[in-house]
Amino acid sequence: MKRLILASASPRRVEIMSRFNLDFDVVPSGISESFENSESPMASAMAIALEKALDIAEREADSLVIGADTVVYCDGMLGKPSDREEAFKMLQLLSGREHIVVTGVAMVWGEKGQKLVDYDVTKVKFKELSKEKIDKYLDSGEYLDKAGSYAVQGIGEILVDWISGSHSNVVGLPVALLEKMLRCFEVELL
Ligand SMILES: Cc1cn([C@H]2C[C@H](O)[C@@H](COP(=O)(O)OP(=O)(O)OP(=O)(O)O)O2)c(=O)[nH]c1=O
Repeated sequence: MKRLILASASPRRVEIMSRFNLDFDVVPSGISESFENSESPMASAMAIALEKALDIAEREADSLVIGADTVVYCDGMLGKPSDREEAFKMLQLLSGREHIVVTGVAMVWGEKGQKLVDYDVTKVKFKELSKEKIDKYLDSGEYLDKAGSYAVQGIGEILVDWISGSHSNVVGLPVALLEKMLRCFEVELL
């Protein structure tokens, strides 16, 4: 089997990949997110995922490189908050409403010149959140480094009314899509 590289610094993505019997290395890319307002969240997540994978594939031509990017979309794209104030505003915006979480996944195998890019979408509905509740959640510090300022896999689940679709997609790496895409390179997850 060819060498697999996960081009991500996200411990959530590493944990999801590690559930399966795969040998892979972690080589985080230096690419940071930048949103073009004209783009759809799907186009943006795929474009950034591809940038991350290409960044590493340039240096690791004989490997299959996987990049991913997660965005939360509610009236506009929500990335990671730069501070607590921005996180508060994001959670206030999400309160009582439905939004989507999109993860773009890119696979690049430089040696063969092959590229594959796709995305998954999960709907998430938030409960009505009081300012006090939002403040208490922010006290946990969990919002840092999370698109949309919450973590569904953590205490953040308490903010959520329901989710429809893949849970791992919200956490940062959709397992069903990962399996489908890896199959195109003759790599089986199980
Ligand atoms: C909505 C949500 C996001 N997130 C995380 C997933 C992603 O790690 C992060 C979004 O940031 P990303 O820019 O997608 O990824 P990253 O910077 O963490 O890692 P890298 O670019 O090196 O691959 O938000 C959760 O962990 N739980 C959630 O419920």
